[in-house]
Amino acid sequence: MLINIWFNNLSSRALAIALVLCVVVVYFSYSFNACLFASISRTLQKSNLRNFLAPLTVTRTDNATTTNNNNNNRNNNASNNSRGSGNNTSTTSSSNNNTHNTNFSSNYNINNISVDSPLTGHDGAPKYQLLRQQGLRPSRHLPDTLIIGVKKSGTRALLEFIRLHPDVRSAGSEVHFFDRHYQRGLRWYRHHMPYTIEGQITMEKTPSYFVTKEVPQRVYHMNTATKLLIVVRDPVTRAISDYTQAASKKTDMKRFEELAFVNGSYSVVDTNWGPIKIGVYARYLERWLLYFPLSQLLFISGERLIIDPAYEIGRVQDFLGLKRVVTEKHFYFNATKGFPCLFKSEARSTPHCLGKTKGRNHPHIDTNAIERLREFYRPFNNKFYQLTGINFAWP
Ligand SMILES: Nc1ncnc2c1ncn2[C@@H]1O[C@H](COP(=O)(O)OS(=O)(=O)O)[C@@H](OP(=O)(O)O)[C@H]1O
Repeated sequence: MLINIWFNNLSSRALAIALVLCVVVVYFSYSFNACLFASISRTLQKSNLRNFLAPLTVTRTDNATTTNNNNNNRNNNASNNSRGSGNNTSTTSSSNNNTHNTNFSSNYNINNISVDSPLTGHDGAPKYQLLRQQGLRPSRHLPDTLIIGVKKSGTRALLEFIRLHPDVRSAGSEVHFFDRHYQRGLRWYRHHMPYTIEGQITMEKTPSYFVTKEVPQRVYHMNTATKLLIVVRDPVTRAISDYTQAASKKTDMKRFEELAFVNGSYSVVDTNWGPIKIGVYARYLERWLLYFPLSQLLFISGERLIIDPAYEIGRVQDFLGLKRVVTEKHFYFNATKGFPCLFKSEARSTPHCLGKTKGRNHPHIDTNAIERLREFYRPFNNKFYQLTGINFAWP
């Protein structure tokens, strides 16, 4: 009996102790978690990580909307300035950017949502912090304008020249989004774009876009109002330039004449050889014209870009609805290089020319081979003049 009472007392005391312990554990874990959350919240408030997270939940910023409107105005300006047919189509697509095309519309929203991480690294430079202090919000946007080609026609020169303009910012290297990295998505693409502020144009150049079959449709789906810049050059000189570049990377490269023709004679041109194939510009242009009106395309003469860069850059600025800021005073002719060079560029404030991979010496090519190639290209060139409405007068 005594033992029984003793056991009962013991178990109720153990129960009481266990209860007290539970209360203590719950209290401490609550206090600890509360401290932890308060500390995380303080850290987020202090750090830019908050800036990074917040826009992911926001659909659209006022700033972005303004930029969009601004771009539309620019599009309309350019449409009005440009020549050729299709102006109506262009105006329609510009003004309907946000409503008309479902596919495009959803993509365009991605463009304008500010999902950028804080301005760190290269573009987190003090100049951007200064802009932010002034109430401007630099952010990355999908390109409004693309230099789509043509390879070896002067695309790098065009980009270096036009980016002297304070309202043009470009991706430094070729991004190859529409031909190689399309599956990575527009978010990835936009991350490769530079920071811009309201009113600035975002530009990218990848010369292989012009000849890659899927690209016109993909660009169209990104933004039907995209402006397209195309540098073209006599296809024979272009083919030799293309060959010279390939030969510079390969020691045992066959001679140009052996590669450009089938069976060693000059009778049959090898149209499967890349450097020859790319020069049939009309064929590729037709694909682009299925998606874009001529008024959204600007053709730049590669030859004239060398002889008179200010003239061609003037046309580009007009086309983009920009004030003519880049003029002859920015260029000088470097006799050693044999090309126009810049007094200063976006990256450097001293006179300099394009790198040594631009403006290479071409090997001597048999004049009969050149004559045969000219004959081969003539009908395609004529077709190209007809499509563009411009006679480039290639020999
Ligand atoms: N200012 C200036 N300086 C140097 N080179 C100039 C310039 N303007 C046009 N060019 C011509 O540009 C040709 C190279 O074309 P791309 O830049 O389109 O080449 S690439 O496709 O990006 O590889 C390059 O071709 P090559 O002469 O065969 O090297 C040049 O003829």
